Amino acid sequence: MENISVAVIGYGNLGSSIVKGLVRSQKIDPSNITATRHRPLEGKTTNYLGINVSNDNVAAVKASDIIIIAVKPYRVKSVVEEIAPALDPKKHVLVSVASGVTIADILGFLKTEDLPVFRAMPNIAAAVGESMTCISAHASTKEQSALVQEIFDQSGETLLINEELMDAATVLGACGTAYVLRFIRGMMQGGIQIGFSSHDARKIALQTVKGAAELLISNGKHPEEEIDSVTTPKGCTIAGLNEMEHQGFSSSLIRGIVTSYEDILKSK
Ligand SMILES: NC(=O)C1=CN([C@@H]2O[C@H](COP(=O)(O)OP(=O)(O)OC[C@H]3O[C@@H](n4cnc5c(N)ncnc54)[C@H](O)[C@@H]3O)[C@@H](O)[C@H]2O)C=CC1
Ligand SMILES: O=C(O)[C@@H]1CCC=N1
Repeated sequence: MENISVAVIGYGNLGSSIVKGLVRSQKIDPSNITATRHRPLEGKTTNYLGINVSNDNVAAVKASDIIIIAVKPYRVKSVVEEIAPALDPKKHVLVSVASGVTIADILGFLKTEDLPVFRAMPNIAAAVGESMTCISAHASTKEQSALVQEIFDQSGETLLINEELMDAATVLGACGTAYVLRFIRGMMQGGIQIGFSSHDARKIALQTVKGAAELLISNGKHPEEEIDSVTTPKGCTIAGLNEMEHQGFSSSLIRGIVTSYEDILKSK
């Protein structure tokens, strides 16, 4: 990976998170990363991460091996059409992280089937090395697949999936970050109402969420098994949990997930 160069076309919320994850991993020299955005960062050609930042997509492509498209979905067509003449199937691998844009769409914009094209769906926790990234591929060699997976391994966990599941992966793994953050906010609001300062409620909520996730990650159990270990019969946990369920807690989460999924399907 040391000799690989990466272009991130679209240095926004997700693009910058991917870059931060890569730089943080120290597996790739920041000078081998080029990020492009509409306008370059104020008065700078390189930012504090030591990467190259520009607004020249074609130059970024020419200088790189792996091209990650991280612009808004409605801009993917124009960006792919712009860089298509500079893409060389013997050198380049294209990865799109745009929600709802299929590999077939991208091949249509490229007007070729020859280029290895991947879709990847990371989340903004890539910035701290804790993304969940689902990946699917078209016309790639084993080595190219391994390389793309290795790149995203630097910013968290990865999973190879069939492209049919990519919209579902977008909802569960990428929108999921926002759902969990809203859950944490709700925990904080409750914590403040029962006596904690916002600062302390935040600390308790964050460590409790992290601890619960770490438990399941380390022991592989179903959440309900661990819930059984917390819910003392006639105790306060089951009283609160049952009230949450009466108010539609799981149901509201499931309906939200399905609504996000339907929203992606609607945009096609
Ligand atoms: N934000 C998130 O958590 C996630 C976003 N995505 C996908 O990532 C993509 C980007 O989303 P965000 O980062 O949230 O959007 P954003 O708006 O923060 O970032 C897009 C960036 O692209 C730049 N840009 C616009 N036109 C350009 C062009 N022609 N050439 C180069 N750069 C250009 C903009 O300056 C901006 O910095 C979307 O397709 C979205 O579906 C996927 C998973 C998670
Ligand atoms: O909300 C969105 O459309 C993007 C895709 C996944 C996360 N953010």
